[in-house]
Amino acid sequence: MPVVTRSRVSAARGDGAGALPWGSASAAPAPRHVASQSHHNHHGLKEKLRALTQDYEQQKQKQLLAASQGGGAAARQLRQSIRCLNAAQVANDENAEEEDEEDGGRVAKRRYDAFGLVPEAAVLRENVAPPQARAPSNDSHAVVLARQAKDNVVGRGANAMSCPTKKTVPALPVLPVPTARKLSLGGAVGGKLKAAGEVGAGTAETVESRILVFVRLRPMSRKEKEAGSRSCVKIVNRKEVSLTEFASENDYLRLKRVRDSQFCFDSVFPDSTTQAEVYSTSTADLVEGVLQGRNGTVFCYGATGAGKTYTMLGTMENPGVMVLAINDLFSKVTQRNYSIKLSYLEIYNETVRDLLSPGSPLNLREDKQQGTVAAGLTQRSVYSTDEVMELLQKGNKNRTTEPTRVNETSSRSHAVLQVVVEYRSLDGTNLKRVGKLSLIDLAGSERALATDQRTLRSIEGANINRSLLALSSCINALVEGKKHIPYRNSKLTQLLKDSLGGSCNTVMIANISPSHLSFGETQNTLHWADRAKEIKTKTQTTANEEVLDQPDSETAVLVLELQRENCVLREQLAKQQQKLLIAEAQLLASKTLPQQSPARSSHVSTPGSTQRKTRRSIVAGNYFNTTDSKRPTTDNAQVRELQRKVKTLESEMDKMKKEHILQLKQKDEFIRGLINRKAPNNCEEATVDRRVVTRASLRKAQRDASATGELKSPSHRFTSPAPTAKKRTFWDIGGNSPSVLAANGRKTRSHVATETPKKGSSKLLQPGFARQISSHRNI
Ligand SMILES: Nc1ncnc2c1ncn2[C@@H]1O[C@H](COP(=O)(O)OP(=O)(O)OP(=O)(O)O)[C@@H](O)[C@H]1O
Repeated sequence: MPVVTRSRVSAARGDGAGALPWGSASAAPAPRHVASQSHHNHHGLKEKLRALTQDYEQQKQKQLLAASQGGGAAARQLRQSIRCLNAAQVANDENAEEEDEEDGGRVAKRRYDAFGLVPEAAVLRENVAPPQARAPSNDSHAVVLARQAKDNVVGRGANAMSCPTKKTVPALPVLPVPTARKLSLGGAVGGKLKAAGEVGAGTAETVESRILVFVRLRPMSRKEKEAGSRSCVKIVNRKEVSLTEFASENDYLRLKRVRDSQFCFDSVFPDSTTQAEVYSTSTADLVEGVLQGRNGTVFCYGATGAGKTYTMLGTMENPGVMVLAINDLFSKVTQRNYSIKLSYLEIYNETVRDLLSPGSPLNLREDKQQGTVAAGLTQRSVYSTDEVMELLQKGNKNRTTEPTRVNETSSRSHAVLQVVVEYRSLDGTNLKRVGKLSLIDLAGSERALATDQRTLRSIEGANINRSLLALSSCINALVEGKKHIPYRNSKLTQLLKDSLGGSCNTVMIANISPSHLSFGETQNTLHWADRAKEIKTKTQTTANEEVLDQPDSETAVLVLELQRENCVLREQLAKQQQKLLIAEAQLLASKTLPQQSPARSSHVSTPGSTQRKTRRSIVAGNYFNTTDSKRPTTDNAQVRELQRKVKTLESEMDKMKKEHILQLKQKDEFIRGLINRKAPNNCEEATVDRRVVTRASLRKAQRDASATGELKSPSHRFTSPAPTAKKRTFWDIGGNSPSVLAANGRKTRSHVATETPKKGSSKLLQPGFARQISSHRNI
């Protein structure tokens, strides 16, 4: 009973036998070793021993078959002899390898496995592949299948997995590719998945499926090109990645041992792939599912500088998955009975922090309905893409990033953006459906030497690696079907618990660099991505739905309508705010320009005296007044005009704010009145009441805050308070970023210093931005 192992698979492929259907062993009798011997023209003691071994193997199989039917004693004896034989073979293999190295290219190197019945004997060894490997027998039993599953057996549905296969002979036959899971989008999905060859052992609500794994190759960076990098990654068929290890020029022993490894994934994106393509292939289905009340997670995994943040966030010109997903979500939510809430957190040095309202670290706790949640995390209701962009920008300013030697703008924390979409039916059925989309940008896995040895960096690096190690332990435990999964080993795995082992449609995007200088990191990333493919998750076939006890759709609709109205009012306020800012900027410009004009300098006898005068004026606190007195009357009139404009706008805004508050108050009272008309134990009313109380208390808090001078009113959300510390803008990913200490003592990315918002970043506040993105996406 031969055990088909990786080495046999690769050997078989090398001989052009790759067309053998993996997993279904051939019934043809195994060719005798003589054929193999003539193929590999070896002579001497080593070959004789090998020939004897293979003869013995065949005898052993026959006897074993009889022994497994007849009794245990003979089998035990046989196993003992096999072990002895294997030990002898290992010694022989070592000699053979040495000999091979001596022979250099004369002997085609092949891998073969020490085959045996006991699992520990099924280890990979370097040598000639035994003929049986090319024609696996039909006697494959459970042990054989388990081994096969770990080898490069693809194309067999969800169970099919691939491990890197060491290839020594070029021109591998094209591997069959795994059937990508179609994400569940409706009630009939269970059937769909089964039809697609997925394992369908789930309950009525979930179907066992697996994580979808995509790989994205980034273009070679300028730095890598300058360092003389060669590309070690090749993409075949958009499904396979071939990784080539180049021997180092100084490594004379391994000079001729350049090897390829092959991996197979659901899809592999070459470096020319656009953000929109990545989004539509990997995440668009998840968004659809979320709208139908299912949970979805997308996470980017890879070495530092491999392109995770680029994939997740992107740039202003090329928005990433997070932005495109949200844009898509809003374009699909056309009905008024949807509400969308958003939260954004980071895990930095094993502490969970709220990126929308930075403060003290948050604790994670288990919630029966929602899974793992961060207690006290801010959840913002959002009504448009622009609003989300604003929050994302705000969150990213608070995210911890640092330049390392590998990446100028390295994310030093894992960032999790969660979007909760709630649907309420309006047809009287009182159905509530909730879908959650988690978009995760993991910090980069890294070697200590690859980044920095400075204390803070190394602590960060250790924590990043620790959490990623915990993630890999969980992946291992899940793949091996262990009962205990060590989620609690890190905050990251605690948060990912539902995505990895719960009812969730999960997508992993593994980012890799093409450079041969990052070979180790790329190999590591591909290894874990390959492993993650084997994780079985429970795909939801039914939505997170609940029918509320007593229908109260009238009130629910009213609340939603009011929320929408508030949104419109907020947008109007934002526009006014922008007008005000522009007017202020014009005012400033008109006051400073005349000073620089040559005509003005002619008034002044020497440049030094001008400086002195100006300085005196600033100290006196009447800079504008002093210069005004010396300006021509036309300038004064212009300034007065602008000042008047600003005042008018300000008073207009105040009026609008007051009206807005008054309207809200009236609406609240109206809703309260509606609620009071109902019975107090009405479940639905309780929900609404809770909402109203929350909003009212929020406004109260805002009023209190504005009384104490804090910016809390809705209108203030659109003001751009001058940053007090240097922080990084959301979009400014590519530049150099000297870091500064933020208020909480952490370093944050700092591309824009204390300057006012740039034109680029303020675009996010413009209502047309959503359209821009969608048009971009359409391209
Ligand atoms: N697909 C791509 N196309 C063009 N440029 C890319 C691509 N992927 C990454 N880059 C560039 O490579 C650099 C590093 O990318 P990024 O910051 O996304 O890496 P990262 O994996 O998030 O690193 P870290 O883990 O250190 O945060 C950036 O300058 C980014 O613009």
